[in-house]
Amino acid sequence: MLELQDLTCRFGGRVAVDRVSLSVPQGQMVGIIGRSGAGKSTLLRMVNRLTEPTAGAIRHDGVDVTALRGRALRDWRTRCAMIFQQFNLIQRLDVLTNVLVGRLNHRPGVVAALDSLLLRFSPEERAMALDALERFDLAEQALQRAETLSGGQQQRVAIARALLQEPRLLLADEPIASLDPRNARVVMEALRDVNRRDGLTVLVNLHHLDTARRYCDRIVAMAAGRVVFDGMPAALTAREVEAIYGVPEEALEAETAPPADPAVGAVA
Ligand SMILES: Nc1ncnc2c1ncn2[C@@H]1O[C@H](COP(=O)(O)OP(=O)(O)OP(=O)(O)O)[C@@H](O)[C@H]1O
Repeated sequence: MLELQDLTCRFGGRVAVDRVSLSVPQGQMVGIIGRSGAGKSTLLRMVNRLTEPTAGAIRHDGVDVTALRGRALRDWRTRCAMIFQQFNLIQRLDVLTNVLVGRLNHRPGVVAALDSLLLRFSPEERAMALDALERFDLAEQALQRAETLSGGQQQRVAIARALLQEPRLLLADEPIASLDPRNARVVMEALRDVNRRDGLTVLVNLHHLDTARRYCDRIVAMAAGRVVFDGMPAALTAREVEAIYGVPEEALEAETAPPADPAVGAVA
């Protein structure tokens, strides 16, 4: 169980996340929606402590995540993998090595630093990485440079890399915002698959409400840092969206969608 209690983040005078409390059972897939600037990314980044909370608490299976330091904090970040809108792969490295990077967190600091410099991995780790790639239909691309892949393929490589961390949670910050609809579907299916088959808790920031409704068990809507809706997808009707945000659903989505980037997201 992941528990956020009155979680707050301020940047100077601006409150990005304002006393958010949520309990997320292990294995739930939660879609987080809201306008640009509502605090969705900050919320996810606080969960794995990329951004430090100003106040409040994060607990996971009874462990006070907000208090973790040093090695314990690195271990938490390993258990709590994150993927990003822009995939964050090492473009000039091959796909297999990119996936193997997910293993580096499993080693003590100095060994990890040395191994990451030399990119040394065991046969078992290579087999794990190949299995993960096969699962997402990418085994054939294993030796290609990451930069030669489409956006949808790159995001699936990022999910495979995350899986090599053997996490309990997957945080996905607008993972499909740069993808065309077909690639977006493939990536959402991959997230749903790791949620269902591996039992990972998935927290995913999305701006298409229908995507959230289709794939998530639960939807949390944010506005100005606060949770303004938390419930089953079926309860977030178009009427409810308009009542919460004061604009029709399409207008909200148009506001939150990033500008289209024709350079990324070619069909896989
Ligand atoms: N590092 C930072 N320093 C200062 N202000 C920040 C920082 N990160 C976020 N903010 C501010 O915090 C608020 C919430 O931002 P956040 O990125 O969490 O929102 P979001 O809902 O994810 O938006 P988007 O959908 O545009 O990514 C915004 O007002 C933003 O400008």
